[in-house]
Amino acid sequence: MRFDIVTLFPAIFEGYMTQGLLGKAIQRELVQIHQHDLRDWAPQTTHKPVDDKPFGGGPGMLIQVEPTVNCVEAVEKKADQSARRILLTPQGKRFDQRMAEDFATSGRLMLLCGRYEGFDQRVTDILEPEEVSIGDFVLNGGEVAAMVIVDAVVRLLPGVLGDENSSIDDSFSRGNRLLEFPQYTRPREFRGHAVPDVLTSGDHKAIAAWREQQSLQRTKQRRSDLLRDE
Ligand SMILES: Nc1cc(-c2cccs2)n[nH]1
Repeated sequence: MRFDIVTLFPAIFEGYMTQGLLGKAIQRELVQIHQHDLRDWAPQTTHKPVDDKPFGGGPGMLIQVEPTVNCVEAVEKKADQSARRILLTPQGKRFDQRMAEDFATSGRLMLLCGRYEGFDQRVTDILEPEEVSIGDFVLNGGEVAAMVIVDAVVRLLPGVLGDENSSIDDSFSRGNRLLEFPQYTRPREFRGHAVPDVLTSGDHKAIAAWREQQSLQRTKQRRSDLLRDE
């Protein structure tokens, strides 16, 4: 799978792409991530502006349509298949595990990261991206939102999580609407807090029943909305 990230701050992604699961997935060539600096598409002037004041007045600046559309079209011309275009914005459809599973089936995703007050409307009108929000809060830029999407999608790609770390039991995974049960490892007791006996009983049926009950109880306590019919 390939991600193309269009951004004013490509350096933001450097450390992120070399660490942990994502770093290993890139090394194993299970995923490619390419950053594209919007400033490379700015008018050939000394200070390379890619933003400007909104017509009609109002606070802040907008990213101009010309560098953005030219950048996206140039990136797409490099590859034989057009990428699925995602624009990160607080005004978008809420990202969730189901959307992550859908994105994981796409060969290529292009993530458009805005800054300032966002993109000129013509970017959306011309590129017709899917507008996606990672939550009802406002970030300073789309880059963090893009990392959230990359993180949630890459772990679902075949071969990224070893069999022993399958995502199948994760909260929200593949239609799972219960929060995950509590998890324990060694030591068996720490500061008076012991591992529940059932987990060391060897009785797999009882363990499964305990985990189901814990998931249901935790979901009722924390996210009863997940138990309501859609
Ligand atoms: N969910 C979400 C997205 C964003 C931004 C995307 C681009 C600039 S701010 N904030 N919150």
